[in-house]
Amino acid sequence: MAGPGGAARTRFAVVGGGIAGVTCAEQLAVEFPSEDIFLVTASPVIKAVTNFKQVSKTLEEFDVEEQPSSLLEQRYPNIRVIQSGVKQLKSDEHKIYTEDGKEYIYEKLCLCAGAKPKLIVEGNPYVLGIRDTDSAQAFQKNLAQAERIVVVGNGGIALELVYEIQGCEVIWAIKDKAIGNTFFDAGAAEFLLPKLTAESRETPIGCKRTKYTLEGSEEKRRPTGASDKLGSALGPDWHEGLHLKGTKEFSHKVHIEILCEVKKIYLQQEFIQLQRTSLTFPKGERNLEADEVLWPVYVELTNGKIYGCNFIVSATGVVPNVEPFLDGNNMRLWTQARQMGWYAAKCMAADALGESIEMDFSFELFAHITKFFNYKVVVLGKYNAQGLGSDHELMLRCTKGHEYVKVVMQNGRMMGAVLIGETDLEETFENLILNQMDLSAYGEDLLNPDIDIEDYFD
Ligand SMILES: Cc1cc2nc3c(=O)[nH]c(=O)nc-3n(C[C@H](O)[C@H](O)[C@H](O)COP(=O)(O)OP(=O)(O)OC[C@H]3O[C@@H](n4cnc5c(N)ncnc54)[C@H](O)[C@@H]3O)c2cc1C
Ligand SMILES: NC(=O)C1=CN([C@@H]2O[C@H](COP(=O)(O)OP(=O)(O)OC[C@H]3O[C@@H](n4cnc5c(N)ncnc54)[C@H](OP(=O)(O)O)[C@@H]3O)[C@@H](O)[C@H]2O)C=CC1
Repeated sequence: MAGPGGAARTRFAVVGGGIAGVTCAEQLAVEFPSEDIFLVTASPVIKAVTNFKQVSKTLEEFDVEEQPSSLLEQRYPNIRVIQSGVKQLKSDEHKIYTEDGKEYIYEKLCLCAGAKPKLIVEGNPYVLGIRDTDSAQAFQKNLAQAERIVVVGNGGIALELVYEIQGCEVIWAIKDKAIGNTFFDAGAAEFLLPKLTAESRETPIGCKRTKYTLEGSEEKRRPTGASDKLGSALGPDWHEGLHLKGTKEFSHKVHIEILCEVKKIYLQQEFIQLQRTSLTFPKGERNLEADEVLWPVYVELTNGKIYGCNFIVSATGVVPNVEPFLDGNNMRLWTQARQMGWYAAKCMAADALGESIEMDFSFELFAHITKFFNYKVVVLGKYNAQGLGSDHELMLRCTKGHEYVKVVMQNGRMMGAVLIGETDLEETFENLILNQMDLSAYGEDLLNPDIDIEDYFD
């Protein structure tokens, strides 16, 4: 429907064609079949959740497919996808302005614009981030020519990359003492490390999600370099369709530099110049190869070491895509994106109908299921004792190469857990965290492998 000045008018508008935005639009379309829902997105394809499976009360698994927006409109005839970036929001006038010069008036708006990589330096062509299909393709292309890369960051992307990359030396610079600080403690890191340092990798455990389909989007990708379009975030199994291989014959070679950050990045000419002109440069310990081979770029770490490499991957987190419209929070994970999109739609619907809404169950407990180094990984609740201070205990069970189980206890109650491997404990532990049962009487037996814990608490 047209509004004043030719602006199209809708009761519900959603910005963003990622998991959050699409889930929100779908839910609104179901709740209000006679309303037109506007989904405004900068990306030419949308992300659709398929094969949704509730693993336990809070853990969910699903496939994600990139699809042309026409498929979404076919499934939900009252969704209208507008492919254009939002350049301005005037919330007091309930208006959004898009890059193609159009404007839309809404009654209720949900912003699900996702995030972009928070790079260690902006505008350096040798520093790459990975977020969407274009940036992953650009990374693959550069890797195909590379002998050595430096990966900075210690979270999800870095963990996946250092494990997957073949035929290219990887210098992994982390500011922590142990790997994977965003998901694991030092114990879990220790458990995982042998998998990383092994020369070869075993066959991946069954891929639980379909690979990305990029119907219709192939021709839109630029041959080199990442596009500046705001694409949707990749997600689980994103690298399965990519050939992550460098120029070398060896399988895997990862060197970890701990407790350091990037101090400075030098382009080749800068590096040569500094070596010639400065008596004091570079200080500290250096790796020998920096002297013998010329690299396109050099990374000086805060521990004094300098590594030459073909390029740097900055896997250092994300910042919300809120420019140009506002500040706000960022969705960090795929499941959270789906839950938040769904819940936002529920809130918009309840408000529009003058009804009240209760907090959704999924927000009671943080729950994430994923895969690192070919192990199933489940994290629940305060899995790293977040916010518990020193007043907590850890209980551990570990069988090298098989499983790692850690639970966080406080006052006899289970607060969180990390489960690596096929432990089969997620549902029981999720219940114990949710119901806050006093487990003091069970003591160490809680993790005794000879006791079938499920029978205890069913
Ligand atoms: C490499 C990688 C691996 C990952 N692996 C996992 C994993 O294993 N498990 C997991 O749970 N999560 C994973 N994640 C995180 C997960 O993919 C994201 O948290 C989730 O997809 C975010 O969804 P979203 O809808 O909030 O945002 P996005 O998918 O980023 O979508 C944002 C949408 O907004 C649009 N947009 C942006 N700005 C504008 C604008 N101005 N106007 C209009 N539209 C705009 C974009 O085009 C896009 O369609 C991974 C992320 C990456 C990058
Ligand atoms: N399997 C999964 O579940 C996966 C999930 N993802 C998600 O995708 C998103 C992007 O992934 P990613 O980029 O890895 O982000 P993450 O937030 O997972 O990790 C960022 C890492 O970079 C570190 N860091 C931040 N700034 C610097 C800096 N200046 N120098 C050195 N290190 C720094 C952080 O340390 P600190 O925490 O101390 O700030 C952290 O270790 C995240 O939301 C992530 O959860 C991605 C891949 C796989």
